Amino acid sequence: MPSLEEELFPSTPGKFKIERAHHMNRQLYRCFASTSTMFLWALFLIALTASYLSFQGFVDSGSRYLSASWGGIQWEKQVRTSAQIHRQGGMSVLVTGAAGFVGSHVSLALKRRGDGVVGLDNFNDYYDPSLKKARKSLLAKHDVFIVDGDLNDAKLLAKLFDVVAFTHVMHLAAQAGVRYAMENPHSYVHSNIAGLVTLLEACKSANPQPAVVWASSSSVYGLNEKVPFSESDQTDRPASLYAATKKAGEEITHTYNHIYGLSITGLRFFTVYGPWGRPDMAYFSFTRNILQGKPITVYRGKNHVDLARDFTYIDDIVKGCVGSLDTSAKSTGSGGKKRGPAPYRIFNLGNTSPVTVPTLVSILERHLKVKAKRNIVDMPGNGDVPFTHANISSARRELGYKPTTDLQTGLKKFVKWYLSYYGYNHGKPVN
Ligand SMILES: O=C(O)[C@H]1O[C@H](OP(=O)(O)OP(=O)(O)OC[C@H]2O[C@@H](n3ccc(=O)[nH]c3=O)[C@H](O)[C@@H]2O)[C@H](O)[C@@H](O)[C@H]1O
Repeated sequence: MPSLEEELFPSTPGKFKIERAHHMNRQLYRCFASTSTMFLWALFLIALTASYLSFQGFVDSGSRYLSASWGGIQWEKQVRTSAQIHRQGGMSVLVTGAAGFVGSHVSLALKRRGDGVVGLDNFNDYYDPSLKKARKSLLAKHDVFIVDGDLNDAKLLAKLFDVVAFTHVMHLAAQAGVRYAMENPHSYVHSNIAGLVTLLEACKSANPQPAVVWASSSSVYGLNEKVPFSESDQTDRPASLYAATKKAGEEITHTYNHIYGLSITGLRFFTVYGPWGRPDMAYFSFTRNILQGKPITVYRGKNHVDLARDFTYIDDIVKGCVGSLDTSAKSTGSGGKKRGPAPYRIFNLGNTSPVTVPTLVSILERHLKVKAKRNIVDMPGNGDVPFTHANISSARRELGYKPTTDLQTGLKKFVKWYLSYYGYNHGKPVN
């Protein structure tokens, strides 16, 4: 009996000819039999592939479900304990992006003074997640629990509001970075637009509704030239997709304030820096490169003008965030319905003293006691703006915000932390 392969591809054409002459009927029958066998095999393979694919789908969704690290009695207990208030008149705050730079600092500050804090973070790999894990461990030591989950997970958010009647939400989770938006535009839409809407939906449906304080950005001032930047200035000329999504966030939060009575405070942060900062930011990556003896790229503006930023130290930003939470009026809605007007506020949180990027590098050189290898290039058209400068009179008046750390002092603290965290050999093999 020939094998299936032999029937489909006869190896000796001559033999096939002879057999055809003598056994035409039998061959025809075989041919027919082989076609139907082929057909059956094809059907079998299709069925096998289909069942494999659906099994994979099942495995994927199953593993997603199984790997979801939230839910269960123990988890709820951790959330409740973390949210417990330990001071009179305290608040219970859901801090999104709690394993991030600003989020971890704000969470600690709130917990230290006796507020209840529950963190939420998806620990994505935009930058080294081990730094986020280290911040998580630091927070855990101070009894702040961070839920591992995504803003876009509406079920998780509903569950969190079910377990805890949060009085406030400090929304700091976002896709940050101005220039990365050209590489991965969709991550900005995912976090800064879709994630924001999912969060606001949960907030508007919560009973009681929390007051929401969230991170906008100085980048919304875009191509504006009038300085210092004031909250009442136009913000309709963003220079990057990042800025555009933050601007969109301001409009989106406004609609939730208008329709559902959510109390909203948007904070326009100006280039925040400090210990436990973001490795993607210039002061951080410059430090790493300078220590490793690698060159740094310093962008220069039109007509060889130095770029400048209103660099703002993290402790000052934390005070602005906490001040915003403390002065937030309550949301007015319930059951998804507005009962009266609620406040909608926007504040600049800057330092009001811009410093050029070359000066930033000189300060780092002094603190690190290492000379930088500067590679000066014209600013590429990748979303950057030439300067930022905040007018902070509104924040001063309404929040009691008063930045006290200049760049020289703040970078000294950053370098001290950096060296204690990474050592001098960060990224270099230790001989
Ligand atoms: O205030 C904000 O809303 C934003 O602040 C921050 O953006 P930026 O002000 O752009 O900070 P950062 O990247 O540190 O660049 C600083 C300076 O160094 C220059 N720069 C940068 C990189 C480089 O290789 N060379 C260089 O000269 C660069 O041209 C710039 O002049 C946050 O990242 C962002 O998430 C957002 O919060």
